[in-house]
Amino acid sequence: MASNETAENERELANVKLYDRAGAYIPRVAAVHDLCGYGKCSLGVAIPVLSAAGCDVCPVPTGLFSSHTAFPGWYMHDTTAMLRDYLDAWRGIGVDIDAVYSGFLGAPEQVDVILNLYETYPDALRVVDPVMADHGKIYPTYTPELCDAMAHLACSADILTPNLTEAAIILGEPIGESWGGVNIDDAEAHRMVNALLERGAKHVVLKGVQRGDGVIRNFVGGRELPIVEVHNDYVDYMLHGTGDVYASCLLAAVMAGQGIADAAQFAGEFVLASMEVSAQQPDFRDRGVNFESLLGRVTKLLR
Ligand SMILES: Nc1ncnc2c1ncn2[C@@H]1O[C@H](COP(=O)(O)OP(=O)(O)O)[C@@H](O)[C@H]1O
Ligand SMILES: Cc1ncc(COP(=O)(O)O)c(C=O)c1O
Repeated sequence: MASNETAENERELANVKLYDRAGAYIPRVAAVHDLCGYGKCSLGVAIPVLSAAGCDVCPVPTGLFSSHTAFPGWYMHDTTAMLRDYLDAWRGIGVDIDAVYSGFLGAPEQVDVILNLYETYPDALRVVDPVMADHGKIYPTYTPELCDAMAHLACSADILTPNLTEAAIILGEPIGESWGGVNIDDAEAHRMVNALLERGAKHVVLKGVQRGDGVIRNFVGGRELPIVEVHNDYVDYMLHGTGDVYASCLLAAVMAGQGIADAAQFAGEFVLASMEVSAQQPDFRDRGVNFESLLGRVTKLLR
């Protein structure tokens, strides 16, 4: 468990007025992600996880997919054209928002929509999971323009949660060839976290550092926070949707009052437990990450 959380870091996150709610206040999170009909990820993960943490989750769908894009023949409906009217209608009825949590985007213009949300809700916590790529490969719907726009958005995040490939894209650096497996050392992880902080992100959780030693490491840093490593046991298979489970659990823990490093530890352990439960299911690689039976752990964050 990370031990060197600083009071300063707690104060910085506490700016968003959520953390003395003692279970009574129901924070409202705008969840700006796609909706997948099949293959658990994105809104299909963010809504149950954050709801289990006592949040009111308001979806802003960035696309409608038949399945996530790892399945062949997926169909996508781009929702960009409706988003401004959709959010104007929220303004019209005085919806207030405590956190803007974005993930998979459908088009570069959607970044402007999110920046607009930041302007409308200046006190809201800005959480950017810069979903673009994994294991050295960019997702098929991500054009260079969309990657550039995501990199721009990343600079405004209060909490930014890239994997190594996404961090390289944001930093305009080459993608490492071995990033599907054993990858970077501490010095390189610290360099990347610091470079992302210098670009403007207030807190960074750099995910998925592997050394072939049975654990998977995440590096957590903040402008006022020394970089700490948190890790969890590694299981030797991958499932789609775990990145969304991770970011949603991290935010759930932050909304429940945890500091960023403790929240990162909670999220990693939750993903690991979900992956272990998933592996008991038939066809688990296709069915995706199974987290539903573990949601009680998220609710316990509130006690
Ligand atoms: N195979 C695994 N074994 C254990 N933990 C994992 C594994 N894959 C992912 N995790 C946990 O989930 C976090 C997010 O990883 P991942 O799901 O690969 O994110 P992304 O999809 O954004 O690359 C990791 O940093 C780690 O804590
Ligand atoms: C449509 C869609 N949304 C979200 C994701 C993110 O999945 P993950 O949580 O594995 O990063 C993907 C990845 O394939 C996807 O295709």
